[in-house]
Amino acid sequence: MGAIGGNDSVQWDNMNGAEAVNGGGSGAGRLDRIQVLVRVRPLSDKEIARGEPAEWECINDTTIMFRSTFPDRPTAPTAYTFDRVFHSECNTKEVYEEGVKEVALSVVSGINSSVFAYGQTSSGKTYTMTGVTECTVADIYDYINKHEERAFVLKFSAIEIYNEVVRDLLSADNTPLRLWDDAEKGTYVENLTEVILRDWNHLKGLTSVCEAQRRTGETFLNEKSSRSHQILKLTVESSAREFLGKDKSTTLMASVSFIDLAGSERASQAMSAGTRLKEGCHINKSLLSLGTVIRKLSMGSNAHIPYRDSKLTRILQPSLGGNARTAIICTLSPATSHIEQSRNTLFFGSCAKDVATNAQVNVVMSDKTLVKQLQKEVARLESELRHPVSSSSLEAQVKEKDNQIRKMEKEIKELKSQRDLAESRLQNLLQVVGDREPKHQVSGKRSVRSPPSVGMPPSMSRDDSSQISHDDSDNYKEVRCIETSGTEGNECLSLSAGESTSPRHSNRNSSMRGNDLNASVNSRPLGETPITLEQHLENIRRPFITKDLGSSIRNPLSCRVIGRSRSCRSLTGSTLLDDLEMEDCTPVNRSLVIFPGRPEEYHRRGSALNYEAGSETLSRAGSQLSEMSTSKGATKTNSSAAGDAEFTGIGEFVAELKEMAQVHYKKQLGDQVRNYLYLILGTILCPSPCSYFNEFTRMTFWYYLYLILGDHNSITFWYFNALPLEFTRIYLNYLYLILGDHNSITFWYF
Ligand SMILES: Nc1ncnc2c1ncn2[C@@H]1O[C@H](COP(=O)(O)OP(=O)(O)OP(=O)(O)O)[C@@H](O)[C@H]1O
Repeated sequence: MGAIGGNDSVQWDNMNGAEAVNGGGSGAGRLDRIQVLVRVRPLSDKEIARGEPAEWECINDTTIMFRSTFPDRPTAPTAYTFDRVFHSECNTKEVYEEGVKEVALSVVSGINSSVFAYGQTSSGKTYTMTGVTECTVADIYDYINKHEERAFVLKFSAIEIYNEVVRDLLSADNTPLRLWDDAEKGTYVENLTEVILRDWNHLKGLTSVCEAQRRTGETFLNEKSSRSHQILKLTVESSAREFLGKDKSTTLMASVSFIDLAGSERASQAMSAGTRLKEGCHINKSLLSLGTVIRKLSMGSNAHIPYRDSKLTRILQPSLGGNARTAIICTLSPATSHIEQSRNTLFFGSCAKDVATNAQVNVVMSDKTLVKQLQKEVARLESELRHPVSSSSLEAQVKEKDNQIRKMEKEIKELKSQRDLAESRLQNLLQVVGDREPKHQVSGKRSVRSPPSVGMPPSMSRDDSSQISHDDSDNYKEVRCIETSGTEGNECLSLSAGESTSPRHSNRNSSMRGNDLNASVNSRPLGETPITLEQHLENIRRPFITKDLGSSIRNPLSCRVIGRSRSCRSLTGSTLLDDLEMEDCTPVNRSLVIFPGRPEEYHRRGSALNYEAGSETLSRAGSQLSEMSTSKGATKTNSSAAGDAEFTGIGEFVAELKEMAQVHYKKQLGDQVRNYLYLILGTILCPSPCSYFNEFTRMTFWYYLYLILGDHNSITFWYFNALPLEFTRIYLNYLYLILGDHNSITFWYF
């Protein structure tokens, strides 16, 4: 047997009523709890005669309550809840319909089911089970009649366990039957008579035989007390008619068991002796085993379940936590004299409520199908025997695995070396940054500059000067630019401010008057050899590498680069730097606010420009020319150490830049011409003496220089330092028109 599948399963699922019975047949096992019902019988004549009242009351459909004032166990619960409770007025049909039917009729869907009655002697077990069995069988036949598309076979068997002896109730032979354990079938009774039912009447006749065969005896409590446990088993097999005799044919096979247990009894109450007493001992012993099994199962532990303690529990094993749906009807007498026994019954029922079973649809294959499957399996095994896996192929497999391992090890090694290389490059780059900064500052002669005057906190100024005076430029750099990130903007600012007021620049301005072009490019210290364009470009790229390494690695160089690059922002229309420079922006000067500003078209021009990606690089590079002129010494020292592998050849890079520059200048050409016209117009309109034209001539020269170099910051800076103050504002207007970069102009000017 196995899980249901194939066409049969589909058909079976679609059968009317099957779903209603068990919620639809599915191949997978389903966890079910044992359904526990309580049925209270009416007071018997004897009990009424003794004047015993009914001590139990079903207060609703699920709860039974102890109503008595009888001095019972004070700690015992007064109310018990079950799946369903039936008061004494309920008839057996109601009990069946509302509590048993769903479980019992699972059998037609291929699911095993069990219904058994548990209770003290004379509580109404036999009475209830007889009615439930009849109702179930009636419904099964009704179901069969409604489903003519399937062929049904019903088989019936019956046993009793009397004094721990199993007897066949359908056989006149009283020979005890032996129990056998089978891995597939579980515990089964050897040589048990199994009768194929013809019809409902046939079954009725057989149950009558069983009733006659069953051991009963008269006790004080029950005139016809059952002295044995009776198990009636009805097996239902069904197959779809259309597949009968075909290979695909499968059969659903399940059985429903009706178990009428012997009643527990107190020898004193039953007044049993002799044979009855012996019977009572066996009954109680087997019921005790049943109670133990139920209690252990209800605890849900993985502990050993003592099914083998009694024949009853061995036979009932599938019904108790096995492949079956189970309903237990706990019967009890409401009489005062049975309070203790009734409590025991309710306790048993309470435990049984927690027991889970694992019912599943049982399907058997037809003989033909089974034979086919077995033949396939035999063929497979034979082929395995004929072609065993050779040792050579095993060796080959092992070798292949070894190769794979070696390959993976090699890959790991390569990856590790790549990682080490990357780490060392990172170290080099960091070192380059660290090495460049001090030299850069030294080359910029910061040590002789004026103290920062704009935007620099006093404390910063003190630190700055003290660091410089101790000539500890390395530490000076690290402290200011990595650890005190919050002062980066100030640092950039102070640097520019320092330049604008330094004596060095005054000197340089004077030299610029004589040789402007050289002065604009060569701001490096004396004695340094001129650097090539390639070197410039490589130096230009280094700060960007540093920046890419992480925003946390900030240094004065990158800070300065950004400060300078910003001045080109309006010119190039770059947006990338906007993000990078948020915190480093030159503060908006108050004078700028009142500044008349550029014509609207210039603003538009700036924002409308849309260069290729490379234009930003160009802008940065352009803005760095003067910067690089001051840091050449440092970059030259480290240029060969790092970055070689990071970039393509410098030549390629130069070519790229040149190409970008061409694009840039082409795009700027129209605007530049217009700017120049503005300049001439302004000059003509300005009532200026001859000296002014000299200045104009010089300014024009600077503008050309700007066109060539693309770095107006340094140009304007130097230029305005050389101008007489009275003309500065006028020239600023012109320059603003020309350059479109009021930030740097106004900054340096003011
Ligand atoms: N619900 C009921 N309504 C009316 N009479 C009942 C009911 N239940 C049981 N009886 C009667 O009570 C008596 C005892 O019932 P029954 O023999 O079924 O008890 P039992 O539990 O099987 O006892 P035992 O274990 O000794 O065999 C019977 O005469 C039966 O007709």
